[in-house]
Amino acid sequence: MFSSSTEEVGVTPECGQTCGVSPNDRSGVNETTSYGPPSTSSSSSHQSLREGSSSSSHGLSLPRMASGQLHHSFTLGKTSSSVLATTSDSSSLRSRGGTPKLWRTAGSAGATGIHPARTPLTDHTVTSCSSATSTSGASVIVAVVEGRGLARGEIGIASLNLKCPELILSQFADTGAYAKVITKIHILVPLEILMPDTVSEKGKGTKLFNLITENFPGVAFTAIQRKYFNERKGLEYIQQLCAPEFGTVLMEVQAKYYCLAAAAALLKYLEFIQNSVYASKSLKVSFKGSEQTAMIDSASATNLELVVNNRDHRSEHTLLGVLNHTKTPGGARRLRSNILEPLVDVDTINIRLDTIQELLQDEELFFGLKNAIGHFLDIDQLLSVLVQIPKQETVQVAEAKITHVIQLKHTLDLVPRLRLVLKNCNTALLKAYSTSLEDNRFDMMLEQIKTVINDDTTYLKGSLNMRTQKCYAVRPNINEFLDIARRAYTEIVDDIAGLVNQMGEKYGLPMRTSFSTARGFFIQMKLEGLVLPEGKLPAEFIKVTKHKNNYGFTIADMMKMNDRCDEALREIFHMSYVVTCQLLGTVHEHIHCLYKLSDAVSMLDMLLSLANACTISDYVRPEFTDTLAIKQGRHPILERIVGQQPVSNNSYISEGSNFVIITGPNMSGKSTYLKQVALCQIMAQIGSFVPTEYASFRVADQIFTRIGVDDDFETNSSTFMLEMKEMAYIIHNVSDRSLIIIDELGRGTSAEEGIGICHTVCEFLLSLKAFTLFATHYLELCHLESLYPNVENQHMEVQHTRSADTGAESVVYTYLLNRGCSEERHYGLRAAEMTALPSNIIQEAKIIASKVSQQLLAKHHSDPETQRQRAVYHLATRLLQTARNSRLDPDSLRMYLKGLKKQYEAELQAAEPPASMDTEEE
Ligand SMILES: Nc1ncnc2c1ncn2[C@@H]1O[C@H](COP(=O)(O)OP(=O)(O)OP(=O)(O)O)[C@@H](O)[C@H]1O
Repeated sequence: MFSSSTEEVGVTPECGQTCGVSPNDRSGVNETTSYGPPSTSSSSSHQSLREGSSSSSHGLSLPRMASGQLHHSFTLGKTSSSVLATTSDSSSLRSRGGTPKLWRTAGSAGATGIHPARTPLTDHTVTSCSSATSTSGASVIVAVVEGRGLARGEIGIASLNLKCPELILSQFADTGAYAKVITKIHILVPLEILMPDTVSEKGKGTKLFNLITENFPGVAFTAIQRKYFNERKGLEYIQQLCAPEFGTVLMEVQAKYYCLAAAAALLKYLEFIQNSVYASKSLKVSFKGSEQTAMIDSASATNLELVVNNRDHRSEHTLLGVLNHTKTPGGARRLRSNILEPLVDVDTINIRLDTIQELLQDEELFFGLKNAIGHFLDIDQLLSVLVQIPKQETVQVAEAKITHVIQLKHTLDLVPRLRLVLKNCNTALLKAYSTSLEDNRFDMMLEQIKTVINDDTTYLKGSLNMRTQKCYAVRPNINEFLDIARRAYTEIVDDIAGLVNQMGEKYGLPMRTSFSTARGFFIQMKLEGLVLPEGKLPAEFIKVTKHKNNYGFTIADMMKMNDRCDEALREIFHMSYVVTCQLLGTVHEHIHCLYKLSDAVSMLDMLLSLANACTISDYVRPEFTDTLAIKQGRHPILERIVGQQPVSNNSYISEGSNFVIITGPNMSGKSTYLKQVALCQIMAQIGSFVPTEYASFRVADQIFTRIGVDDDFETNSSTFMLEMKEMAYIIHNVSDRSLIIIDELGRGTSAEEGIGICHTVCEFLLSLKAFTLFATHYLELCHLESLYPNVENQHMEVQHTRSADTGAESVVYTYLLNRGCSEERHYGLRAAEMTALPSNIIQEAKIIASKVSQQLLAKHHSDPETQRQRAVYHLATRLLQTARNSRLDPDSLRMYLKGLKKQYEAELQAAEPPASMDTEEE
C-alpha cells in the first residue's frame, strides 16, 4: 500500500535521467577520476559500523560524559516486580537480564497505582514526536521528589524534553491539593514521570503520588530507588553538562536540594533509556521558579479552553488555536507555554507589545521576517540530537547523523537572511535579537561545514529528495571510496529508470518510477483509462497494491536492483558518516550558539503569530494600570467560531469596586462574559493585543476559575465535591493580585446550602483585594451590594416579545451587560415551560417558588446580624473616604468622627442583640 509519503520521482519512460539522482545533477561527482588507497579499510569499517563498534574507531571526537558510560541498550517493555540489589557505581545499575536496576515497576497497576506499561524511548520516539500540543506528541521526562519529615511539601522537579536539550529545574513549596505540582506537570505534557520508589511503599502511596497517578492516568510512571535522588550527584551532573553560557544557573540552584536530587535521578535514568548520552558542557540548564509567571491551575486552563477544546480535543477552538499562526515547532511550543504561564513583569510584556506594534506598522519587516522564519526547522530538536553521543553505531545512526549535518547547514544558511531582515528594526527586542545573531560562531561553523559539505546541499521535504541530499552531501574528492560508491549508486538508479522504460514499451503501458521509504523504487501506473493486455496485470508484476487511482508493483529484477541500491547507499552513508563525525567534532565547540538562534527564532515566530492574529481581527494594544477596564471586549474564541463579531461588553474592576456579581437567566451570556475577561487578561499578559476597543489590566499573579462542568457527565454529588475542592484550592492560594472567575457556585446542592456557601465564599473573597467576577443564579446574593462598598451588581439583559398570533411569550437574549441585579424571576420555570412538562406542574411550581423567595427575603431583612454588618461597613466606608479626602484640621476631624460614632450607635441599636463598642472605640 502506498503511504501518503509516497513520492513520484517524475521519471517518464523517455527521461530516465530525471530521477533527481542523476550524476549530472551533482557537479563534481563524475569528475573524480583518480582513486587513491582508502584511508580505512572499507570492508572492516563497514563491518564495525554494523556491529556497533566504538565511535573512536571512526574518529568521532565529541567528548563523552565519562568513561565507562557506554551502556547497552535494553528492552524497556520488560518490568520487574522487585527492586534488584543496589550498588553505587553506574555499571552495577545495569541489569544482567537486560532490565536495569535503576528503577522498579509495580507488578500490578491496580494495586499500587503504578502504571507498568512504559513507552519505549527509542530514536523513533524522539523523532516522530512533532505535535507541540497533544499528549501523543509528548517527549518530556519529568522527575518529581518531595521533601520528607519537616520538609514535606517542599517539591523539586527536573524535566528534560527529548526534543530539546534543556534541563529545567524548579523548586517550590506546595501542600494541600498539590495544585502547583500538578499544574507544572500538566504544562510540561510529560511522556513519563519518575518518582522515588518510597512514594508507594507497601502498596500505599503518598498523597502526592496518588494525585499524580490520578491526574496523569495515560502517562507512564516509573519508580526509581530513592538513593538516585541525590542532590550532590545532581550538582555534579549540572557542573559537567551545563553549557558555559548558562553557567550562572549553578549559583541559583546550588542550595536547592530537591530540584538537584530530581535532576540526578532524571539524568541517570536518561543515560539508561536513551541509547546515547549528552556531551559534556552541552545542555542548557535553567531554573524556573514560580514567581516570574502567573499561575493558572490546570482546572482553570481546562475551563478556559486555553490549549485544548473541551468537546473536541482536535478542535482549534481554543485560545492557542486563535493565536497560533506560528511557522516553526519551536514557535508553537513557546506560544503554548506562554499561554499556560503568562508573564507578570510589565516591562517584559511592554517590550513584546512594542515589537508587535512595530511588526504591524512595518509591513516589509513583517513579511520579511515571516519569510525568513518560515524556513527554519525545529532547532531545539536539532540541538538535542547534536549534543547527544550515540552509544551504538548502526546504519540508521550513520544516516541520521548525515541528516543532522544537512539540517545544521540548512539552519546556518538561514542566519544571514534573518540578520538582514532585523538590521533596521527599531524596537528593543528586535534589536537585541539582531545583536545576538551577530555572533560570528554561526559563520565559523558554516565555513567549516562548507569545506566538507556541498554548497547546494540543503534540507528538502520528501524521502527521495532527502536520500539524494544525503547521498551527495559530502564534497567529491574527500573520500575516494565514497565517490566510487556514489557512482555505483547513480548507475543503479539509471538502470532502474531504464528497466521501467523497457517494461513500459514491452507491455505498452504508461509506467513511471516511484519511490517510497518502505518499498524503495517501484513502478506506478494510473488506473484511469488503463487497458490491460488480456484484461489483467502481467504475471511478472509482483507485490501489487492499489491505492487511490494508482497501481503500484515491482518486478523481480527491480527488487534485485533495489537491494544493490541499498548496498551502495550503506557504503555511501557509512563513509559520509565518518567524514561528518570528524566535521561535527570540529564545529562542536561552537554549537551552543544554536541555543541563541533557537531562542530568537521561537520568540520571533511567536510574536509574528501574535501580530498575525491582529490582522485577522481588530485587536488593540492593552495598557497596564491598577484597574481592569475594558471597552467593548469580545470573546476571542467565540469570535473565531461564529466568524463574526459577537456582542461586545464593557468591564470595570478596581480596588474600590473589586467584586462584581453577575446575574441573568440561563443562556443569557454570563459564562461567556466571564471567560472573555479571563482570556483577554491572559492575552494581555503574554504580550498580545486584545479583542477590545480599549483595555487596561492589572497584572494578575494568579488566575483562578471555578466554572461548572456539564451536568450530564457528573452526578450531583461529584459535581458538588468538585466545586468544593476547587473553591478550597482558590481560598488557600488566592492573593490580593489574583483574578478570580466563579460561575454558578453551589448548584450541586440544595438552594439553601448553595446560597449559604456562596455567601460565605463571597464574604471571604470580599476581604481581599483580588478582582472577582461572580456569576450566579442566586439573586439573593445581590444584597451584598448594599452591605459591602466594593461589590457591584451587574446583569445580562434580556427582552421579552409576545407572538401576535399565539400570544406566547419568548425571550430575546441581548448578551448586553448592564448595572444592577437581574429583574428576571423564575426563568428556570420559563425555560421548563418550553419543554413537555405538564402546565399544571409548572403553575404549582411558580406559586411555591414565589412563596419561598418572599419568605427568604423577609427573613434576611430582619436578620440582626445583617443589619450589624451593614452598620459596620457603612462606618468603614465613611472612615475610609474621610481618611482619603480629608483636609480638615484636627478639631473639625474629631467633631466629624464623633458624628459618625453617633450615627453608628444608632444603626446598631436598630439591630438586636446590641454589639460591643470595643472595636469601634479603638
Ligand atoms: N456576547 C455574546 N455574543 C454573541 N453570542 C453570545 C454572547 N455571549 C453568549 N453568547 C451565546 O449564548 C450562548 C450561551 O451563553 P452562556 O453559556 O454564556 O450563557 P449563561 O448565561 O452562562 O447560561 P447558563 O446560566 O445556562 O450557564 C453561548 O453559547 C453563545 O453562543
